[in-house]
Amino acid sequence: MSGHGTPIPMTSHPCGPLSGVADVPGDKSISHRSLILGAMAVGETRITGLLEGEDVLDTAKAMRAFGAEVTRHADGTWTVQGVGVGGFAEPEQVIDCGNSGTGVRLIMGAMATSPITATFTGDASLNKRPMARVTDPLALFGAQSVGRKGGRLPMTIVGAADPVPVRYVVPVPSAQVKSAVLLAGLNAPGKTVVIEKEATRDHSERMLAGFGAEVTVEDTDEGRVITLTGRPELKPQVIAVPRDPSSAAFPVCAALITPGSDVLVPGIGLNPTRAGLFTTLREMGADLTYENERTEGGEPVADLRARYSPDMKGITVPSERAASMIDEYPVLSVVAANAEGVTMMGGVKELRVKESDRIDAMARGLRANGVTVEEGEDWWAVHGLGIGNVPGGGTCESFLDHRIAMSFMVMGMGAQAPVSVDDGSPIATSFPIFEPLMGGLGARLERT
Ligand SMILES: O=C(O)C1=C[C@@H](OP(=O)(O)O)[C@@H](O)[C@H](O)C1
Ligand SMILES: C=C(OP(=O)(O)O)C(=O)O
Repeated sequence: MSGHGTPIPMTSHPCGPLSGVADVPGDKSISHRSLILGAMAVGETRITGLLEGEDVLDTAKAMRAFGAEVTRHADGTWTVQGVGVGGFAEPEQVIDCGNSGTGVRLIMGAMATSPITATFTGDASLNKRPMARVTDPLALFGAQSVGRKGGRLPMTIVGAADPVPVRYVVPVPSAQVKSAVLLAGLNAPGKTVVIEKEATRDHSERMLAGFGAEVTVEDTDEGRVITLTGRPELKPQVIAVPRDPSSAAFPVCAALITPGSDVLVPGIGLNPTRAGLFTTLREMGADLTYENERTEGGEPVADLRARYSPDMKGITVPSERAASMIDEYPVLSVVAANAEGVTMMGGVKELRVKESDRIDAMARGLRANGVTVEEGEDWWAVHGLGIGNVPGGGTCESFLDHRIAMSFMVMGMGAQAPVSVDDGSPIATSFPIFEPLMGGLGARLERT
């Protein structure tokens, strides 16, 4: 769990071409859901390609605490012996979800309609993040919660003994909230309806259907209406977790800003609810192509080929695209600093309640490295200096946020002087092989 260990200061030195193949790890969102749904199925789910990052390992531990048997085998395969919907045992210890918003919010949903009590905590970052967005809808099912002021962890959830299904309009664009409600709905008799005004990543809907639940999705004037029939028997699955587009973003963006680069990132999911960054980069003029386009496990997949792109231009990123690239704004701002003109990013208030306030964290670090940034509550604008013109030379705080740390490491690769972060340890939450992978492409990362 990040934030509990010793900080790892890191420096990224300007480097020559990045080249080769970047095999990024499994998708974090799908990995969490594989373990949780596996634990709620009856029988053995087998998972290959699971992301073995700290966030997901914390979810694996949590599923064991709720009574599922979760095993990592010598060949890297994971199995989950599920206890069935409504079969969770009461954990004997506090559930520590480390740095992971997805982990804690989905697990709270999954246990909230069982007659058990669980207490959740996390690291210093997670314990600052808002949980009322999940406990408010869980209360409608009949679950109770007591946490710290402002709905913060540590927090205890008393699951509903006699849950009722709910109809809930999600007030913020959040796949975590949507998923918490759907997972709670699994053990409520009757139909639970979740409505989202903006489409967010749809892994929960797809995977619930894959596990045999009855789920329908309808686009209406009110928004995307998802209807789940409660109390199914979930059937165990064989899951091959696809590679994470949010991790692919780092070698892709690094290649775009580092002279002479040519990097292939194979097998990346281009599910439209996740692929907004790649569309945006292409609009900016990035030399980013999709090769070998195919369908895998019902999802569009391609090998991404990213080459040095000295002529990128700043653009206004459409607000309605925000949900499909919400975790990629930090690294996009690094590319924006290397483009000509201003990149305007609006409709992104959610960035302020991630592992850090990501607008603030990036603005501080970009400014410390010679880049001008303007910001408001739900927007920010990066004034591009043109390729290779980012001075660098600064040290940035990562605020216990993996994406902030990795974004500044990428910035150093194309800057005029090295860029440092005070703590790269959070990188292990989502991308444990970031250093060897980027080093293998030619990056010069150093623990300092
Ligand atoms: O459901 C998920 O797997 C996720 C949803 C998003 O969070 P929000 O639901 O807070 O937008 C995203 O930022 C996070 O990395 C993963
Ligand atoms: C926001 C993120 O994760 P989480 O909310 O699961 O902590 C992320 O990985 O960028």
